[in-house]
Amino acid sequence: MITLTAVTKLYNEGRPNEVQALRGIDLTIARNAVTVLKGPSGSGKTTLLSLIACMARPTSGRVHLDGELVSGLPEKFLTELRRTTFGFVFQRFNLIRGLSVLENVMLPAAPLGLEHAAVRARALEHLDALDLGPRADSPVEYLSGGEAQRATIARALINDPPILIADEPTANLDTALTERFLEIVAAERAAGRTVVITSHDPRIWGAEGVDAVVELRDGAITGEFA
Ligand SMILES: Nc1ncnc2c1ncn2[C@@H]1O[C@H](COP(=O)(O)OP(=O)(O)OP(=O)(O)O)[C@@H](O)[C@H]1O
Repeated sequence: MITLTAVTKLYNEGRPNEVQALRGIDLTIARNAVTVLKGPSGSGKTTLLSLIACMARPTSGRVHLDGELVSGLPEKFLTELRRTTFGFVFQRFNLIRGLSVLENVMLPAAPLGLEHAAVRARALEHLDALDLGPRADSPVEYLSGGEAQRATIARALINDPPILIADEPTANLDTALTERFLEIVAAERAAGRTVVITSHDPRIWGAEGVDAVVELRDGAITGEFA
């Protein structure tokens, strides 16, 4: 479970271009559930997601992960925590050009120093499960949008993280691919994972498999729906 208490986030603090991206957020993200953060552009969804995923620290307030205060941890602990706890799916996929699909998927496992063959086998399992087995050796440049996204999901799952984080995952996908994404999310939830997604796509926050929707506006929570 992830709990945020009285969380604020300022960018460019004390400067003329200071932005208050989050104001007094109190939020609990349930385990083994799909939570969607929704809101208009600039409402603070990505900022909130980055605090939930320990990619950034709040300006004030506290973030607890399974009861442990993580918002004050030094960067080296946060790096380790991110690696073992979260898998990330970004809108622009962030796949590394010049590497194959398989190499991209294996990449987040590299710092863990695991046996290469075991990581490779696990990566191929994820690719097969996402119908990308035949594309394993393709350079990522050759993938379609939907394939690139599934490769990103396989990469996010390689270290078997309990929490899957997705930032505007369907912004570039048509309806069929969005439905495929939702099926994958449902399967991961059924496998016991917690999923947190930012989206202003009604196909996502209105979807059947979504357990909670958190609505943001101007950096504050304006509604929570189950
Ligand atoms: N690194 C940054 N430096 C300065 N301001 C930022 C930074 N990141 C975000 N902001 C500002 O913080 C506010 C919240 O941005 P955020 O990206 O969290 O919103 P969002 O709801 O995810 O928007 P979008 O849907 O457009 O991605 C916005 O006013 C944005 O301009």
